[in-house]
Amino acid sequence: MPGWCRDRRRRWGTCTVIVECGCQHAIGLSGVVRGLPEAELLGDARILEVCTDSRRVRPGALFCAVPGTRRDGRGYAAEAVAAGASALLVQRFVDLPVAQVRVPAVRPAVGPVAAELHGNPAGDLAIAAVTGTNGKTTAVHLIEAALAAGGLRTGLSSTVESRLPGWRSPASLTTPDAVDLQRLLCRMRTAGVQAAVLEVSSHAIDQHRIDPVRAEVTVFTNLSPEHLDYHGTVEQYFATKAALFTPERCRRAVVNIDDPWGRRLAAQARVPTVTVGRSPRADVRVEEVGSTFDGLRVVFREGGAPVALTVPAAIGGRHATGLAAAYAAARVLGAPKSAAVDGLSAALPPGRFQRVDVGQPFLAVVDFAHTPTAVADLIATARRISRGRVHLVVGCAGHRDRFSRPDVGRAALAADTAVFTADDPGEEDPAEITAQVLTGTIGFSGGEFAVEHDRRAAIAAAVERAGPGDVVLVAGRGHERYQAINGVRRPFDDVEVVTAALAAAGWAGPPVQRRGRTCG
Ligand SMILES: CC(=O)N[C@H]1[C@@H](OP(=O)(O)OP(=O)(O)OC[C@H]2O[C@@H](n3ccc(=O)[nH]c3=O)[C@H](O)[C@@H]2O)O[C@H](CO)[C@@H](O)[C@@H]1O[C@H](C)C(=O)N[C@@H](C)C(=O)N[C@H](CCC(=O)O)C(=O)O
Ligand SMILES: Nc1ncnc2c1ncn2[C@@H]1O[C@H](COP(=O)(O)OP(=O)(O)OP(=O)(O)O)[C@@H](O)[C@H]1O
Repeated sequence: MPGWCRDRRRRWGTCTVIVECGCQHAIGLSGVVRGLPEAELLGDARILEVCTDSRRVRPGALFCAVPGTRRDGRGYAAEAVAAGASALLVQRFVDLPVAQVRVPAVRPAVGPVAAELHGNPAGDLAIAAVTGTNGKTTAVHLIEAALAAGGLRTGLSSTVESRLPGWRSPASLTTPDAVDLQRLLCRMRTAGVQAAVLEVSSHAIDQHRIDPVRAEVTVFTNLSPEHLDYHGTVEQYFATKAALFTPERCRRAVVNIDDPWGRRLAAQARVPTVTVGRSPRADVRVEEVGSTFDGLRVVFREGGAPVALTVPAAIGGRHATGLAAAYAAARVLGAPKSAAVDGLSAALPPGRFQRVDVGQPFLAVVDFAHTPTAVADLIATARRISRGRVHLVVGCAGHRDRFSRPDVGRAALAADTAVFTADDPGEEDPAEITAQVLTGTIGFSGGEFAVEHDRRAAIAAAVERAGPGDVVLVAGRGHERYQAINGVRRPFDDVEVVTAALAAAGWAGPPVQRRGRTCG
């Protein structure tokens, strides 16, 4: 029986296995590497899957020995062969009794070989890829909603989850690794998905997880210093993001030119670019923004015509450019104007300015803000809509962005009160993380602040302080439903904890609705 992967134009020889993505395939090693001009083959083998982790190798796998950020995958080649790998992708041939392919660099080759094995699923999907420091997840969910409203069968991959009609899976990374991404795209194609919206982190671009996908449109939200422990400098961080906006990676681009890095990106882009923002030069111009307790009303101008939409779930002007970018991307992919407007009016991902309402006379919000700019934006948004004081609960996660911790502390001073607490410390000492956050407050004046390492108690303290017209902001965890302390992961859901704190404080009312259950 000939193998097929929904794309019946391809014939891949004898079918021997059905893998998770729903496609059936087996392909010769020389076929898998046909897209790699510098590949040098030693022997041949039938490949059933591609794998970069010896611990996940199954019989018939091509094991790619990636020199990683911490370990060298070459050291695990023997283990992979013992587990049944039928071939190896390496930078130097190794003395093991299996077929091998030598390439100048393994990491950039992983995506192309996985894509080849799955019959290049990206080629059958209209792909939108979103990058930037803040607002990627939000934009991904908005674009998907706009495309779905336009009648397309859609899939998405974001920090929150990967999903397609009839299937969803929580995400562990912002962007899946190259093998998982190709498997996901294949699963989408098998399910008849027409358009896929992907969130792309700078790590993913640097680690070639997105290769060889060429998106129909890439979107840039904004840029501020983040992940400098990985990229070294903001210039390098920008250069990494900018690599997504090249003809090799996309056909067209949507760029927020209110952001200075966005202006630079639009100026250097080598692909047709739609600019968005409040700037009079923007192709999709944000003309009016009205933000109230009840939502956001935005008017864009695209060409001559105004486009008005009201988003009940969104609060805060910062979402206006995100909405404009999502609108522009959906339009680039062919969504009719009215459908794009309908879709955008419905969908924000969970944990992004998510209101928790049990009938209390103040606004309680759970938000994923964890970068200094996002925390500053969040407070500024709350300040604009609050009739009283703004109370913040914030901390920093362990094992990431150590350099930003003091800046998060400084940003928090813009709130009237702040409780510094544990975010997701992992194996790090929460007290030490908070001490680093607090160094940013030294020499600056601002609101009152306190330290409470127990996040539940910190949230309760903020709720206790709130009065009519105030805003309580619980920042950092958003949609996440766990907290790891001393390396032990326990369930912890900010929305549930805020709800409980409101109840304990004596506010009663109808139960909270989780936005995540209804979007998509
Ligand atoms: C620091 C980092 O980014 N690491 C990523 C990187 O791992 P790596 O290749 O450097 O791994 P390594 O530990 O050095 O090992 C090298 C190789 O040996 C293999 N190995 C290792 C051990 C073994 O027993 N057998 C074996 O075969 C590994 O599978 C790997 O292929 O490449 C892997 C495959 O793409 C990623 O899964 C992995 O993400 C780790 C899990 C991670 O936590 N990454 C975070 C920092 C990340 O990527 N975050 C971004 C966004 C963050 C944000 O915006 O907030 C994301 O996209 O999620
Ligand atoms: N267009 C935007 N511009 C600035 N901030 C935004 C925008 N959209 C959402 N935000 C805010 O930025 C924070 C992070 O949102 P979101 O999760 O969408 O970003 P992200 O880029 O996916 O983050 P991460 O890289 O951590 O996954 C939240 O506070 C959110 O409300």
